[in-house]
Amino acid sequence: MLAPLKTLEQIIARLGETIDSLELSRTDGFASLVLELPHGLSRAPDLPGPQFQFAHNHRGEVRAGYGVAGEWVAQGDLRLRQLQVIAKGISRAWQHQDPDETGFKGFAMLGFAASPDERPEASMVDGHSLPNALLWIPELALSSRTGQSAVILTTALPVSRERAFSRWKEQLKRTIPHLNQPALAPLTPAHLDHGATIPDFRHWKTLVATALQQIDQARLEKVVICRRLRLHGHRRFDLTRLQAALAYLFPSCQVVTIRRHLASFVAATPERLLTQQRGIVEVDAIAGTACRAPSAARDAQLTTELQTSPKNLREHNVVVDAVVDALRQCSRRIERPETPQVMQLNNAQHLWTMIRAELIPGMDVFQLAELLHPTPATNGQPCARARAWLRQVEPFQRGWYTGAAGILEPDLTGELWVLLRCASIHDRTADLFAGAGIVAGSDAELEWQETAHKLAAMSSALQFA
Ligand SMILES: C=C(O[C@H]1C=CC=C(C(=O)O)[C@@H]1O)C(=O)O
Repeated sequence: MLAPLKTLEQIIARLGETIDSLELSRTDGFASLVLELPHGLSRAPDLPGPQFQFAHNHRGEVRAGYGVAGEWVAQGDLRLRQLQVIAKGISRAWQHQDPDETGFKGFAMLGFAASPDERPEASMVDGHSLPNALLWIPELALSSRTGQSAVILTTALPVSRERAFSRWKEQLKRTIPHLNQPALAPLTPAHLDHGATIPDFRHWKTLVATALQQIDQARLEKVVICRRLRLHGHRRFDLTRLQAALAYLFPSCQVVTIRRHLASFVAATPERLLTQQRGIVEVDAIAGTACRAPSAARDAQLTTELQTSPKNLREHNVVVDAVVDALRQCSRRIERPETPQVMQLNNAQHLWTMIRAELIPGMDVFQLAELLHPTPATNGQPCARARAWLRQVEPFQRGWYTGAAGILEPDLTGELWVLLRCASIHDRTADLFAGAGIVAGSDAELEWQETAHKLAAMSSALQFA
């Protein structure tokens, strides 16, 4: 493998050779230059400044973005439509040059909070927060798939050649030397102090009882109640170590890191809101949970119980039905498996149905997100009533927890992940979030334990950060 400084020299030389292939004097739009990296990436570095990262161990994929070539924020019921209009404009005027024929293109990050009308800053550690909805084209992006990788440099137009060259060179200098650094020496697992959980167990029991009354009166079929746990570390949480621990512990999950300002939002989520590739969309319906057991026999028994539990199947089928209903509005054909599979993670196992649909022409990620979000895996059914009930009773703001984030391609297809098993982190403090679906037959104590298992995903990784 080339030494990082040699790689930096080569990439800067290649930038000099190829930059003139871009029409930088065009009056508007964006220009991206894609340059091949000589080696694959197992992860992207954590650097100061705004950045996002999506890394999926099993798929061997990493996408990361640093700096800001363009960003747009929105809030309120029209937030996705407003960002869609902007993205359509960008899509029409986004030039790409890929002189090394890598096949990679520039991309944006799209993410949004659970609720369109909340101001997430109140919910996040130290008030450093993400806007309600964000579309973000990074100035330098890294993309790696099955061993091939590229760096993608993007600028808003018009820009002079000199300015683009010097900005990109600076970004390369601060990024490339940090690629594929040796893994950090492990630290001893840290003790974490548990702060408050909101709601506390007493309040939780009241919330579950009230939800069950609503269900009994047929006002709700299902609702997802959440809690927030604050943890304090004895050292500053290190994102590089945290990402490595999450990737190791949850190799089939998408590890998401988003940082603007001082706070970082980190998730290791098993659930895709959607993947749209050309005319096909795939959606994960995940709901119905059991814990894992150290003994193989007990673990298998838990799996069987989960698959045959009427309460869990009810909780699961509500999500599948809602997803299928949403997709009917935009699809020609929907494939819905008859029985759920079980998705096993090391802290929990879930009922999981992957629904695939052939889309009518003209659909994009924004329209699909509008139709699908929030599914009853994170909100409830009926959707509007569950939302209204949660707004009244939920004792904290969810922020981006149970929102979604992912990659938007220049053709407005892409992939969004439901932001679960996550934390908002600043310095030595982390706010962790977890919820549980309540349906007829739910038991407050068991649901509380379920949230404890879900919280353990992030808290065990934080011990190594
Ligand atoms: C709301 C969460 O999980 C959802 C996703 C999978 C299983 C769930 C459940 O069984 O309740 C939840 O619907 C969470 O992890 O915070």
